[in-house]
Amino acid sequence: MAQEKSKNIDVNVGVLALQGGFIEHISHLHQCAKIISEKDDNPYCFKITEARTVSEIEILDGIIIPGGETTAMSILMGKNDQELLKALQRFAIAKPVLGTCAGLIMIANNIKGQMEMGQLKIGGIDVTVCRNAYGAQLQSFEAPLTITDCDVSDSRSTPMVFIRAPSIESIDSNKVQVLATYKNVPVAVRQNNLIGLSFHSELTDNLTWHMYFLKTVINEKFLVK
Ligand SMILES: NC(=O)CC[C@H](N)C(=O)O
Repeated sequence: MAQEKSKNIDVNVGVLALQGGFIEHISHLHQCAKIISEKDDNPYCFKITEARTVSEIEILDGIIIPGGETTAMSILMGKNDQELLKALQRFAIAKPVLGTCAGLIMIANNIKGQMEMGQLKIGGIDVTVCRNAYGAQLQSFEAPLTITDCDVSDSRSTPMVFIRAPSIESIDSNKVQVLATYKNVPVAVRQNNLIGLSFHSELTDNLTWHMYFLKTVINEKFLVK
């Protein structure tokens, strides 16, 4: 008789829920977690949460910084002596972070087109991004990507959504891997545990990028360092 395997390894994944499109990320993570959990030999129990405080961030194994508005995120992260910003910076040194659109801007080391008084960033990926380089809200578009890293498996090649999206103007270190391009320009990059996407992977029904992120979280959690 087939025995029910116990799913006893907790994997805590959160989405920063200060501002922007966090609900859609939560839904995509739930769908991926369900697919992984249905496999017979899956030992993982995924806990997916919205994170708004330092303690909610610190317990996570991986976090998504969603799209939205980096100027607003910067102001919210600057409150209380920048406690949230500092927690996210500590987190990004050690654990997986997926930044989409505004989230990519937050984890980039160099930002062009910042608000006048400057803006806070988490940093970590050695790229220069340019805010709104793909145009204003009305110029939002969908476009198919070219996947350039074999660990990202996109069987359907669904077009991805660009909304006031940042361009990745330059890759500033050879530690940065390009995961996908659009018109030969990088739009998805990775440096160690940090993954940044110019586009909104959560606004299509394609689960490729969330699946890739969950696998990264599992790998990093159980990597013997
Ligand atoms: N859709 C988005 O996340 C847009 C990002 C926004 N243009 C910013 O710079 O913050």
